[in-house]
Amino acid sequence: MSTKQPTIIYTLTDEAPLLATSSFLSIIRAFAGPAGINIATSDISVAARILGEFPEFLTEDQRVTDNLAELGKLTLLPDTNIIKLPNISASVHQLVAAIKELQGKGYKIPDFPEDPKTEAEKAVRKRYAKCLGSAVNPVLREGNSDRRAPKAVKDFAKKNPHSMGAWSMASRTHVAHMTHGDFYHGEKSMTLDRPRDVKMELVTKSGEKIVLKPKVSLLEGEIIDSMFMSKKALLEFYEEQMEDARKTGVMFSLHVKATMMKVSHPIVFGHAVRIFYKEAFEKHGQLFAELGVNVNNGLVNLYDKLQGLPNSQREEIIRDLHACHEHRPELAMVDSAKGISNLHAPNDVIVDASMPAMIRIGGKMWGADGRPKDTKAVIPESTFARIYQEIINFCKTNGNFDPRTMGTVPNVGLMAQQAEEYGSHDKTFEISEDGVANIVDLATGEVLLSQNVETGDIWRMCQVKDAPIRDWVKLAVTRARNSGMPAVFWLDPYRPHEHELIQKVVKYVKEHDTTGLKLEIMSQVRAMRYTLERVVRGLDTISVTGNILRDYLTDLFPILELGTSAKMLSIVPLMAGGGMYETGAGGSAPKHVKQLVEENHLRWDSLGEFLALAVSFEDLGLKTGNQKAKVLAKTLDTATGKLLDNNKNPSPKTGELDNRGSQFYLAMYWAQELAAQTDDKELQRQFAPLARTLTENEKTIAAELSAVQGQPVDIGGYYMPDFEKLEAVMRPSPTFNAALASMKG
Ligand SMILES: NC(=O)C1=CN([C@@H]2O[C@H](COP(=O)(O)OP(=O)(O)OC[C@H]3O[C@@H](n4cnc5c(N)ncnc54)[C@H](OP(=O)(O)O)[C@@H]3O)[C@@H](O)[C@H]2O)C=CC1
Ligand SMILES: O=C(O)CCC(=O)C(=O)O
Ligand SMILES: [Mg+2]
Repeated sequence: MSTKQPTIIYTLTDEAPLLATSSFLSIIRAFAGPAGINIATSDISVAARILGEFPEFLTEDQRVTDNLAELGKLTLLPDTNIIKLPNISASVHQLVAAIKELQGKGYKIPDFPEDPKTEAEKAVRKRYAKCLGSAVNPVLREGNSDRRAPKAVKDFAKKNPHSMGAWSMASRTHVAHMTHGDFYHGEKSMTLDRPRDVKMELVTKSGEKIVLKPKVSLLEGEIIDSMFMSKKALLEFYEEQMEDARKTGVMFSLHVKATMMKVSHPIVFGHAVRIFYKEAFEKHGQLFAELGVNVNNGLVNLYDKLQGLPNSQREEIIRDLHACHEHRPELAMVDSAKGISNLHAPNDVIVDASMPAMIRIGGKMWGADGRPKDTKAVIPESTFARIYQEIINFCKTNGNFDPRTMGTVPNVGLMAQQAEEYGSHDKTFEISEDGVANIVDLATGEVLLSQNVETGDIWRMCQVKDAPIRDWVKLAVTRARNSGMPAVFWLDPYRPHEHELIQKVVKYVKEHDTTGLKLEIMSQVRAMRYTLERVVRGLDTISVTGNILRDYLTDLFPILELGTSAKMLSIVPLMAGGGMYETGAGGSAPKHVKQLVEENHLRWDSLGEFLALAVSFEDLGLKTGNQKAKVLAKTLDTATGKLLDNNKNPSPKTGELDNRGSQFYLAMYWAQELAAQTDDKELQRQFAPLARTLTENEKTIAAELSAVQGQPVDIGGYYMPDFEKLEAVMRPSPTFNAALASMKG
């Protein structure tokens, strides 16, 4: 057993989860302290990551360490225990806003060079790129993913069903994806026969060799893929789909994952904006180029750049942009009241959350008039888009799902070590010239995979190492065994990558005793159909998927089953032996911050944190032999069950119980459980007074927490709030604060 004080590392992130953390930390510490468990924090917010990247621009006392890199190293150690909350995966627009806020606070970091020209600017741009998009999760996810709805949560949802919209057979909502020229179309894949170092190179028509990636070191047994998206095919596809939507009078919406696919999807997004506003871009293209407009960062980038123009010129351009709408379909809106459309910013509509939200409400998105309408959901890449059409077909035929009776679909996802597409951004390139894109063995010159590409095509290489695949298969078998549910590997034998994967699944499944288990391999569309047929009958089915479907399905099913993916248990058993506990499967809910600042009500549900904390304590107890940690875990689980039974989740409505109230009730139930248990007499004695104080003062504390609501508050910043102000806002009950403080002694 380690002599070090057992430690749980709790991440400090952004937006709503950070707000919730500023009050929850004091609760966790009050409970963990008596068990001798240290709660350390690690600030991996986008603000901290920016500051960590530019120490030489900061004064001595402004400097912060590169926490993300440190935390990444810890995931490779066996006794690591991390609770990871969702963080912002920043768009350029968000990054620029964060930089401005930090500069305004006296941090003299450089501006973000959007269009770098000099070598110095290019170097700064490269460093900022490390803070863009999904920059945190891939570093920490040194394990595969186990996401599921715990029984208590599923039972709660059955008893307290959330609202679901009605699906009509006459709904015109559908998915549009490319049928040729997309990544699926010409994919090539291979399994490495031995370790090799390779380069990625473009051989142009004139015979010039342009090295795009000088070296990628590959291990024996690793699967690599080469795939590209044709720019020509993508532009034709957009034109066709926009025209089809216009003619048939259905709304147009675009769903991408510009956060995780941070190189390819902004490009895919930018093309949609340029096609939609084609005439305006033809007319003003030269000026836009001079202004450095880059709509890969959304229409917002164009509007920002127009700010510097004389009024008359700006107005003419805006008129020309508006004129484009006359012969284009209606656009789905992100914020109808403010006129913010689906093409405003690539990160406003993120496919994993946006498609389930649409399906949940009966296949609608919001129009410019604020009304829900049928939509053409454009998901250019066909590889996984087809699963959404399948579920839409199902809903049109069978109506929407019923949370009271539907089965559950947990997921075992292949994620470790930057698996598959989600790890490909450093190997993704926009092709500068027609030619042949090759992956070449550096030692032998052998061309391993080759693609004919054209200017503007997006070419990428994906990797997945053998050890994560083997671990993923083991996790799937273990989950199937422990849950008694059938497990379906969603793998398409016609897709070269998955064909390779299937060979390994077949091989590694044999390493386990699978007697009595139902394990199947099905292509995605069939797997979806099979799973849904079971779901409506109240039957449970584990989905075992690659990295993208892990992401998509762990929002899709929880949103349908539980109303939100925030209520998921999300475990990452680290391959080195440690554990990372993600809180839910959703993101950082930006609009919750707005509500807090304007009305002092935080609707964020910390259930994901409560669930993660319990498994974190349990794991720590098992690994360090700390019996008190096990008692904390058991009592916390019971307290969470009680919280659900008594309906003490936060309400979205200002004036009703919010996140702070919900956290208080958790603390009260938890203290009561600890005071009632007899497994650990010392803890029982230590928590009895707290249980008494909280129980006796329940009404006072609830009143103190609710009295503050309804007024605007100042938290001293968005990306880097002032922690003292934040604490004052998030911990407004003197009675509760005093009770927690009494646990320190
Ligand atoms: N693990 C991670 O680090 C992840 C990070 N992200 C990042 O989060 C940001 C926002 O992503 P987005 O796609 O909008 O998805 P979100 O999951 O943040 O938000 C979608 C909606 O889900 C609901 N929701 C999510 N979590 C909670 C919660 N704990 N309590 C109550 N409601 C919740 C809210 O709905 P309602 O309106 O009903 O309140 C919210 O508006 C992006 O920067 C994205 O990159 C996204 C996914 C995972
Ligand atoms: O890292 C991100 O940007 C989002 C992660 C995500 O959506 C997920 O893992 O479910
Ligand atoms: Mg997700």
